[in-house]
Amino acid sequence: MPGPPVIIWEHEVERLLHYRDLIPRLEQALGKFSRRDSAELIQPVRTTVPLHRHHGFLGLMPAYMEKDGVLCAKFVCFYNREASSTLPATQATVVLLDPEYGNVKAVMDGDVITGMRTAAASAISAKLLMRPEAEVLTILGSGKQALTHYSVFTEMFSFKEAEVFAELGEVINRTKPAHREKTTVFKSLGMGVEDAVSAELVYEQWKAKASQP
Ligand SMILES: NC(=O)C1=CN([C@@H]2O[C@H](COP(=O)(O)OP(=O)(O)OC[C@H]3O[C@@H](n4cnc5c(N)ncnc54)[C@H](OP(=O)(O)O)[C@@H]3O)[C@@H](O)[C@H]2O)C=CC1
Ligand SMILES: O=C(O)C1=NCCCC1
Repeated sequence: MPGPPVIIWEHEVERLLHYRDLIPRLEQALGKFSRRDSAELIQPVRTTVPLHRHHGFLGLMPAYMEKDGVLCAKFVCFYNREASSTLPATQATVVLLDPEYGNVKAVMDGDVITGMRTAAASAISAKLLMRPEAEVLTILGSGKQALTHYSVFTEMFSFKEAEVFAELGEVINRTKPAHREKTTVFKSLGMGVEDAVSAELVYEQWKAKASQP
């Protein structure tokens, strides 16, 4: 019989998850996603429940990689906060399951995973699409995602300069114009597979550490 789930929280996820391991795994998984082969990967569109009273949403993001035996779901609440708010913009929890038994193997803090997998996916796309002569890293926003993007981009590439435009909230609220000439805006699709790959890596590392004498 499978045992109870392990709980792996923020500091341990931070200790166990590294861009050097995550990037090659994520690159492979994104390739599988692009090939649209449901025998490899099933990722339904994110289900969202509006939290009207709190100006937010609950998003449910499941993903299943049959050949790799990875079954995962992320619960993420995200909000449109007031400028003065000290509450978090997003809060996530990731659940890793055994696809055969159906039991939960691990419950993990999803904030570190969200930050790192989002930044790692951006860095992978930059690796493939960035102009070779690019010298300046430009980041719009100065919150958690800005920080993880700064970390992975400066780890993977050597830019001459980095510039940060902190006014993400004002741009979203349309009270300030975006740096249009420097910005490409993408809609978020809810890439549950990115969380699944990250959670599996964290779990593997956790098991490896737990089995050490
Ligand atoms: N595509 C994806 O997979 C993901 C997308 N996201 C999205 O990325 C964005 C940033 O997330 P994250 O970095 O975690 O959030 P943080 O809360 O860490 O940072 C948000 C930034 O926006 C500013 N801000 C927020 N609201 C306002 C406002 N009303 N007026 C002015 N400034 C504001 C904050 O400024 P200050 O510091 O001054 O408060 C801060 O610089 C969010 O929109 C989030 O939903 C997040 C995770 C994954
Ligand atoms: O994909 C995610 O994870 C998120 N997308 C939108 C904002 C919150 C997190």
